[in-house]
Amino acid sequence: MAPGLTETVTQTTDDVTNGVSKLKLSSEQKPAATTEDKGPSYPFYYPYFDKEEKFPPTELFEHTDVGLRADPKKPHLLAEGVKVKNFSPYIGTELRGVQISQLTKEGLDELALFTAERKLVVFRDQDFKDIGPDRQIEIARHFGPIQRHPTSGNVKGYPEFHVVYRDANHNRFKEYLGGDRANHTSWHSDVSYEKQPPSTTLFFILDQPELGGDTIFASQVEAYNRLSPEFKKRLEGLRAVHSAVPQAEFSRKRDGPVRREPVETEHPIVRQHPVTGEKALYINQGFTKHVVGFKVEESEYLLKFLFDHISKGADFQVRAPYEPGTVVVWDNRVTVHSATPDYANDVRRHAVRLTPQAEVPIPA
Ligand SMILES: O=C(O)CCC(=O)C(=O)O
Ligand SMILES: [Fe+2]
Repeated sequence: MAPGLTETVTQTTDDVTNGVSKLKLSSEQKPAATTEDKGPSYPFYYPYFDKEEKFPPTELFEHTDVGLRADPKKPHLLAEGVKVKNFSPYIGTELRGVQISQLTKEGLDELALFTAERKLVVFRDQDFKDIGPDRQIEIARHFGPIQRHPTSGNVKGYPEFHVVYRDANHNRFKEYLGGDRANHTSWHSDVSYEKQPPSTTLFFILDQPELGGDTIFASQVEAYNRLSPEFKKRLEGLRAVHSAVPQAEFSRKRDGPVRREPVETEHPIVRQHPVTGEKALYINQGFTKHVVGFKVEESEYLLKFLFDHISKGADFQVRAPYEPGTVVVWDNRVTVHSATPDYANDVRRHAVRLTPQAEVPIPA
């Protein structure tokens, strides 16, 4: 038995190769503090796995992006005194001096628009982690109904939370990715297998390593823009299959939950953002399996090129580094991201995601 825990711990993944530890713990069991380790700072958000928890199949819903009604000047979000630092021309902005928890409806509309424009926004010094689950969910729900993850750790009574957790005793990378990989980068867009995949996604850190553990992001708009007009023409009208099956199989194998039967969904390979009108690649290594209508080799060839193009595009990628109180917001429709497990094995990292769903992808 691992010290500090009351039962064996095994691992699973979220987003296929990128997720949280799965704990074979009953709902009542919690990590026990040891003398050296006081346990997670926010035990309420310790990942919870209940194999009996079941969700019905997802139903389509009407969705209008709140960014459409936002004031383009963003007077509530970018009020006087707010410090704005862009990470790169294409993606990523850091904001200091504005509290997400204090934003009005207008401010949250502006946040959706700003995130769509900048793709990734890193909010510093937030009280978000301390405002309680109901208020956190209420804020995220402003952007759309929150996805309840079929396999990853959630919070007891709050399936809206998706928990990312690692500590000395739970290292998913050791077990899942093992020693067979030379790096642990796993680009993906969250739960892209959903018929209505997520948009303005909130990710707040609770415990972080002193150094390392950044999340890396790439702009799928710029990845698309870099392609030649001829190549863009070839992509026009193509669709690809996004699958939840490997994730569900992996969880089943580990005796983890499969709260909803896995779905496979076709999405356009190039989608258009409903607010900015920008076109973006919408394929990702985590979930995109096959180009519809292509033979196996053709599909592999095309997807390999696109995945390579995105993963090698350091000139349209950035890192989001964490500090206590950081909340990262990304537009999941126009970005891919990956965890960076570069910190020591005995270091705790704990974060929580709220994942509002949006429109059925609009073909570009
Ligand atoms: O842990 C990270 O940095 C990212 C985790 C992730 O991909 C997610 O929660 O969507
Ligand atoms: Fe993710």
